[in-house]
Amino acid sequence: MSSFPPKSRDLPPQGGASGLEQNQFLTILSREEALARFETALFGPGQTSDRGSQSRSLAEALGMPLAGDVLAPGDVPPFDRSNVDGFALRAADTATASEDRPAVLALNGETIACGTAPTLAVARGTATPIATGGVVPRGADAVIMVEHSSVADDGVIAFRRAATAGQFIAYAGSDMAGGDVLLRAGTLLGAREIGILAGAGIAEVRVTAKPRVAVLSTGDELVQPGEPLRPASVHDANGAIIAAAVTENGGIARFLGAFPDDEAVLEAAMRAALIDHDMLILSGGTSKGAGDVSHRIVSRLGAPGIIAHGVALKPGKPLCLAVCDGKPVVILPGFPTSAIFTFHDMVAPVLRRMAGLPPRAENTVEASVPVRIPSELGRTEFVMVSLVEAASGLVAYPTGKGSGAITSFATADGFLRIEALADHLPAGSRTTVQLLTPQLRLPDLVVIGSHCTGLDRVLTPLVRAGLGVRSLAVGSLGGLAAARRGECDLAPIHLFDAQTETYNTPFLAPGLELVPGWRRLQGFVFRRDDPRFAGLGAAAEAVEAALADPDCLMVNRNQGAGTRILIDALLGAARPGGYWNQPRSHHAVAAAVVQGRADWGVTIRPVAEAKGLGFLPLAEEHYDFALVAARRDRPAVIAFLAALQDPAVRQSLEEAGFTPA
Ligand SMILES: Nc1nc2c(c(=O)[nH]1)N[C@H]1C(S)=C(S)[C@@H](COP(=O)(O)OP(=O)(O)OC[C@H]3O[C@@H](n4cnc5c(N)ncnc54)[C@H](O)[C@@H]3O)O[C@H]1N2
Ligand code: MOO
Repeated sequence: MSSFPPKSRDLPPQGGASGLEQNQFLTILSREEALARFETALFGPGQTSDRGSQSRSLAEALGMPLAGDVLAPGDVPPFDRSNVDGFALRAADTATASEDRPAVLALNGETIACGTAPTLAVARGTATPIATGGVVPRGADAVIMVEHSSVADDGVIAFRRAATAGQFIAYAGSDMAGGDVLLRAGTLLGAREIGILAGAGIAEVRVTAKPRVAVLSTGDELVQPGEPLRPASVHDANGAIIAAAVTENGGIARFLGAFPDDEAVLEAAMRAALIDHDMLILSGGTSKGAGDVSHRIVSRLGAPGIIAHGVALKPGKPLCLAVCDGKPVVILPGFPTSAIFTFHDMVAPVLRRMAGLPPRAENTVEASVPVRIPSELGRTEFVMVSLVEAASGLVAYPTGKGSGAITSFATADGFLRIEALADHLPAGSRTTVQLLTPQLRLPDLVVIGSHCTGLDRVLTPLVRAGLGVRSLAVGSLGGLAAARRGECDLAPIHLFDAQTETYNTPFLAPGLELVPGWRRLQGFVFRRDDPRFAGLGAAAEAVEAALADPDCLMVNRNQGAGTRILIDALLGAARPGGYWNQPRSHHAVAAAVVQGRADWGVTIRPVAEAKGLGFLPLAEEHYDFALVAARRDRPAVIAFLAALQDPAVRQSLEEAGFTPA
């Protein structure tokens, strides 16, 4: 929900207040304080939010958590049971038996099959035929397998080896003893647990009912996945991710859709949802600004109302936690990574408790940070990281796209924590990383540096062949630094040295070798229907035409980018409008031109073609790999180098508009 600028209906009614009035968070609580208050309001003395349990048949209980401990109602097996087909006897009667001098016992006049109770005791000097699973009769203390016996005569049987007392007997209660705790409260019932219950003779168990959780998104700009984007709209990521995370944490999620910034409509939807759900989770529109309506609605939904609005947490500052007549109501921040992170950190513990599940297991690893990580003073900051292995141990790379990005959380291995009183974490610090995945799989191949869509054409076949591949986009210089520290196998780079007028080689440090990658044609891009550039045959002419029109806006590139060096050479001393708009990627340049926020820029041909832009060639950029020589013999590196030479890969690169070196 775009809370700023506010809409006219959100303006205060009178008093000369401006529409830009801010709705400051009244008190910013620490993360720990906010969570403690939320849990007390839900589960503290006098609260009834610990919801009841229900009885379910075993089949219906699959996937549900047990509401209480389950005790074994009786012994399993319920009697001493033979584990083999053979003869029940007294071990002492066979003590001296051998091949030469077998022990000869009298056969008792019954055979114990499964399901028939014995009627005769085994007296000294006798044996009773018994089936696997049969009840060991009174008097017997061992069973000998039928293979080790022979019928000596009518009514007698010979044994050629001695039995030890207890052999082949499963004693009553040896599997489960009556009164034992079989399964503890909170255990999630899977096939194995259901087997234990069935074996113990239990047909129904009490499980905790899954909390029903209504999920809704707010914002005029939201379009559901599968629907085409309108101008200025974005796809609703939070709705799907929060609903899935609710399911993963024991709830039944119902996604109600994305609601526009209309207070009356939203309030009606929230009130309706609270009638038949146990919990309500919204995302968006909780930040500062008079246009944020959700928390105003929440404050009217029931007692005690808002528990925390504003938490000293990053991401997640605008989080709003409320309890309305016993039900938790949460407004997550709109930024997707903030939304999912605060869900896991502050909401999942409460949901799991309502669902009767134990707290999630926390797995941590120690790692060092390769770069200085700045942090906001006064907020506990959680930084999403990807882990790679160097000679010195694990290294945690910030995924670095910020709370507004969806992939920051989704592709991270875990996160590290920077305390509220620190304003940065120094490069080289050792720190604890909390894992987001139960099992950490370290990659076989690590590629850190500049990103290129062509890279996927090389890496995808390696992934299909079963290799774990990690590629981190940190730019050419960041990649070279990682390669020097031995944190990656290869660093993709495209750095132009103006002095030698060559690409990449002048930037290699000792221990690094250049592996040629491919060439990317850079060019002047423009909208095909722009008359200023119609019919022009060369980039230089197009730049001249652009500079001749004071209304013609450019989009530049960031300082340090190879493309920027080209642009500066084209412009000379000119500083046309748009010069200070300096995005960091080829895609951002193309998007600005396509959407008319700029009229021209410089980007690579594959991106220009994918976006349908006009393209006038300028220069070939070299996209190569700095290989860490010490890692050249690793199987995954050998596979990567082979893939670069693979005709199928080269053809695929060419199809995508690249020229393999
Ligand atoms: N002046 C200030 N501005 C902001 C502050 C602040 O303190 N002062 N806080 C920032 C922080 S921190 C966060 S986090 C965001 C969150 O703001 P809101 O919760 O009000 O979220 P919106 O404004 O509605 O949206 C923010 C952003 O996220 C996109 N969004 C929203 N919902 C979804 C969704 N379901 N799927 C995908 N993307 C979504 C939305 O389009 C916006 O781009 O505020 C900062 N601003
Ligand atoms: O607190 Mo916000 O959630 O940093 O992005």
